[in-house]
Amino acid sequence: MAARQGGGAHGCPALPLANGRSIPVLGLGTSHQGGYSHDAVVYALQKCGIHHIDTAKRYGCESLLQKAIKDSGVKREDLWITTKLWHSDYGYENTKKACLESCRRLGVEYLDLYLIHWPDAHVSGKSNREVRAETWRAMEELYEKGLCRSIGVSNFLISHLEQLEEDCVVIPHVNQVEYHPFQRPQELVDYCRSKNIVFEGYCPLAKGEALTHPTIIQLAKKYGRTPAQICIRWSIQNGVVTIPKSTRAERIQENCKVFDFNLREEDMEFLNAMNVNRKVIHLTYPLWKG
Ligand SMILES: NC(=O)C1=CN([C@@H]2O[C@H](COP(=O)(O)OP(=O)(O)OC[C@H]3O[C@@H](n4cnc5c(N)ncnc54)[C@H](OP(=O)(O)O)[C@@H]3O)[C@@H](O)[C@H]2O)C=CC1
Ligand SMILES: O=C1CO[C@H](CO)[C@@H](O)[C@@H]1O
Repeated sequence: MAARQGGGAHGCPALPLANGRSIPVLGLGTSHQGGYSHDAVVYALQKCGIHHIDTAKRYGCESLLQKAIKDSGVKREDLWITTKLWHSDYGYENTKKACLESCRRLGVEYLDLYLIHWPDAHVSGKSNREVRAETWRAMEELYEKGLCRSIGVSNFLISHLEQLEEDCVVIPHVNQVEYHPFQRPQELVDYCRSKNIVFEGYCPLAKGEALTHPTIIQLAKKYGRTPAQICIRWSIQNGVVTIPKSTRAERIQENCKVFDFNLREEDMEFLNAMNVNRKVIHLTYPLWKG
């Protein structure tokens, strides 16, 4: 899947979704881990032309983002806003309510992308599959009504996607999953592609851990780039939407300067071979079942 110019805000390449929309390949992460910086978000929007924001109810910054978006002066139609549904809101009615609440906190009338954050539901008396299906039916309704212009999932394995396809109508437009040089789930990437689901990668810098790896440092020197730029460019060249987070303006600027160079095929292969299936996101409750 090749990134193409034109679909994204301000010239950032974008990947086409199954519904005819296009998602900018580079966004700004806003996870609560490591804190939130108003100035950094405004800087990303205003000065770097990053018009894709990835957030979640769980991150607790949707209202803060409303202020940052307003202060940036960037128009709603030039933005791509993704937020996510936390498991405490799963289920048909709760999902619709949670979406409206996220829109209210963000100060927007629609979301560009709404994701089910994790496959596990934690609802007693119901299977995870059942809750995911009910939740997804509400997501489909939000999509049909235009409140969510695209809908998707996050942290879903192939088995979860297969079940959803059996249980529901709309195939998720996006699956957002951990993706960096130590964690490259190629089977899942290939499955998503076969179903026309855009693969979005989170933690592209492995939370900063990838930046001190000798191979990445060596490649950064070779290209006269920084380790972060190598990781981000690698994701993008692999056709993966990527959402690095930084609370520092100079790093945000660095992270978005990735469209003026190409990693050679042999170096892509070298980076691809670094995969050791090592995740940096570990949750404290059981996941991946059902
Ligand atoms: N769907 C899901 O379940 C999940 C989604 N996400 C999403 O993905 C986003 C990205 O993942 P995240 O966990 O933030 O991790 P990242 O891999 O983006 O790494 C962020 C860390 O790297 C540092 N950093 C950023 N840029 C640079 C740079 N150029 N040089 C050196 N250090 C740098 C940041 O520190 P500093 O701020 O000090 O610059 C921060 O500590 C999240 O913010 C969130 O939006 C993340 C986890 C799970
Ligand atoms: O998006 C995320 C960021 O961090 C959270 C942990 O507190 C995760 O649950 C989550 O997947």
